[in-house]
Amino acid sequence: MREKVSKARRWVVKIGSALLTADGRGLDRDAMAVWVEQMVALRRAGVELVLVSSGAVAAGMSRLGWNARPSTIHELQAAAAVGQMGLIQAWESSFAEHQLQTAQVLLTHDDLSDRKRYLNARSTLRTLVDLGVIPVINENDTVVTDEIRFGDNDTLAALVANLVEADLLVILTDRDGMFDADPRHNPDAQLIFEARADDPSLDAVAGGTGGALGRGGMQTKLRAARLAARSGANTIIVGGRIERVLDRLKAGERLGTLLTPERGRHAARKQWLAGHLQMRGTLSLDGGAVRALLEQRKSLLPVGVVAVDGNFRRGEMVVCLGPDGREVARGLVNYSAADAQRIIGLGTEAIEQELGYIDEPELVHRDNLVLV
Ligand SMILES: Nc1ncnc2c1ncn2[C@@H]1O[C@H](COP(=O)(O)OP(=O)(O)O)[C@@H](O)[C@H]1O
Ligand SMILES: N[C@@H](CCC(=O)OP(=O)(O)O)C(=O)O
Repeated sequence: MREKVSKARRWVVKIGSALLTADGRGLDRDAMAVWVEQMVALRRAGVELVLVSSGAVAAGMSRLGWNARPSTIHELQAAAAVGQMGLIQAWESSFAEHQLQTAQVLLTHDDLSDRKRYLNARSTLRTLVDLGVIPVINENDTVVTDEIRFGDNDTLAALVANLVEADLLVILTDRDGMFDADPRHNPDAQLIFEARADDPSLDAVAGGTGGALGRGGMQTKLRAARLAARSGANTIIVGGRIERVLDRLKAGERLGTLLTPERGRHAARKQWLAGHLQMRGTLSLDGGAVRALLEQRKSLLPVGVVAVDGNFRRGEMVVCLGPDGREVARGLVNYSAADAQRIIGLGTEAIEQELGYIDEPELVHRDNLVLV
């Protein structure tokens, strides 16, 4: 029984081109319907779900009547733009059969390294998930080219797992998992059931690149698992064609390869925030706010803040100090220093009146807060 998987509450499911496109003959809608059924069941079992779907280039190739993957980047981008329409339509209509709404979200790696965009993307995804909508994410191939050149949505999926603080990243692919040698060339290759994501011996086994449609191979999946581990997520690399694969993972069955983070979720998250972001300012809290954070694990509301220092923007990291001047927490702030200055001491209902808008009622959401 794999409790790390069966108990995971927030999943990012990534489906690669190799699986989605029935080996190049357009989108495999039947297979998509089967995954959708399982994702609907996960959702109904209370799992929060974000889908990262590749397949735009492959779907576009088929719509444009191209048999071979184009070699120029601009043709790949054009194919992705055409194919993304079909891809999103297919997901939308399939989820709609189960009365679930979908949303298209196109992201780039740069979006996720810019603090402000990071927080904006995070808020949007969180809102969509709270509304019961399934976000369907792909790379925005019109404005970036590295990813379609390398065919690597695995990294994007890992960054999304960091973004939404997923407990689990499930990478569905065309093999049953990660083998101890590339199974295309080694018929005796054995499936690796479990390893630590940072295990250096995995580099050698994930050496080869991918198939004709997807391109990243196991290397990018291993890298993705390591990235996901930074925010404490477990990663499963598993065969998307295995019967009822998602249902069975949820039931705790030992399928595919489980790659675990080297440290616990909280410790990983804390180190990630600390290493990922520079501290840009401080918020001084009153005693009540400190208690709310430390004892009740609540978000920080403006009402409990007595002073703002520094010149931070929305999305940057601030340190929270107690009345004795000692650090109690650090986290990503939802308002710029100037706006924070205006709303400290105010109740939630007064924020909009003061600023003319409201981003979030919290100054720092508890998901973005690491207690010291
Ligand atoms: N150690 C390994 N274990 C399993 N598959 C491997 C390994 N090394 C390379 N591969 C190759 O990686 C391919 C999957 O990667 P890729 O084609 O990028 O898929 P996707 O489109 O699902 O991301 C497999 O078909 C397999 O041939
Ligand atoms: N974003 C592009 C390329 C991504 C891609 O090929 O990734 P993958 O198949 O997951 O390794 C697409 O949707 O076709």
